[in-house]
Amino acid sequence: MPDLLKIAVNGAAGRMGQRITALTIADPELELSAALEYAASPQQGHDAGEVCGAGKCGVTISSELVHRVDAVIDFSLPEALDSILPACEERQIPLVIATTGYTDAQREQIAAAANSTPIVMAPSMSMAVNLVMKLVSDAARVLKDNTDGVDVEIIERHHRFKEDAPSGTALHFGKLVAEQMGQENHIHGRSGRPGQRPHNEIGYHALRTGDNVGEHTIVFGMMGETIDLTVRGHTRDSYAYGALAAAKFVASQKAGLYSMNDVLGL
Ligand SMILES: NC(=O)C1=CN([C@@H]2O[C@H](COP(=O)(O)OP(=O)(O)OC[C@H]3O[C@@H](n4cnc5c(N)ncnc54)[C@H](O)[C@@H]3O)[C@@H](O)[C@H]2O)C=CC1
Ligand SMILES: O=C(O)C1=N[C@H](C(=O)O)C[C@H](O)C1
Repeated sequence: MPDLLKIAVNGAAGRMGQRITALTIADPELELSAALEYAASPQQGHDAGEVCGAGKCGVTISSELVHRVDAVIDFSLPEALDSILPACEERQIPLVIATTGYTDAQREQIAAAANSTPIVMAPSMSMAVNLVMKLVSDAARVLKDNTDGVDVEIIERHHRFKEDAPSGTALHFGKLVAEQMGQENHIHGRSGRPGQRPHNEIGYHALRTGDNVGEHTIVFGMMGETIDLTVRGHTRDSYAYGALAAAKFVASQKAGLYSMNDVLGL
């Protein structure tokens, strides 16, 4: 029987961390080796399986990565980067980064760490979202020379607990569109009297309601017709299964920065 891949979950008591923990315990190819939370978390010392509702698993929540693992999966907060990235970089532990909301400086820090250890980083681990990213990129390429112009707006909906806005996924959709169409202005909502809409603009609109696990609509508005490309998550498992696939992928890669396109072969 092949060895089980040893997984550490960073942010283990969070909404995503709990699903990653539960699905790791349930996966016959994986072994939960560590469940990490910030040092002052009230969940410290609790059994990670009990915290996520999977039943006692014998791994207690702790704040330091002590044992060697085959991959770390991080769903935490941008502020938590320094508690996990240096350890993975120094010990060459493969890392899956799913957290969003990083600063440019933090992104550079991650890219530098990828010179020493393999890292998969993606604002969405969902297969459906990553496929729609391809479709959006294709649509933008085809529409870029439309004679009367194309107005691109990105609408996203997430749960009321989400702390960053717009979502990392919405920002990535905007980047993909701008790479094809060249928009330089990226604006967030509109109010007052901004005047007529310039073509050289992408508008982002972030809704925060209830327990929505994530929806994105990319609008290509033209004279006479509109294309809306929408992708909706139904449960957090759409992200969690993608993150487990990313962990299995990254565990056998050389140092470098990888995306979900590499994981999913898109
Ligand atoms: N790439 C993707 O597919 C997805 C990304 N996300 C992103 O993942 C992140 C987490 O989302 P949620 O689980 O909803 O948030 P959450 O707030 O429920 O969970 C975050 C967890 O990180 C913990 N944490 C804070 N500081 C820490 C530290 N220093 N070390 C270890 N753990 C620490 C918190 O205590 C909390 O339990 C967000 O940035 C979100 O945007 C969420 C869903 C999908
Ligand atoms: O916070 C969330 O929930 C999500 N965050 C990610 C993002 O910011 O894009 C991915 C997903 O949309 C859910």
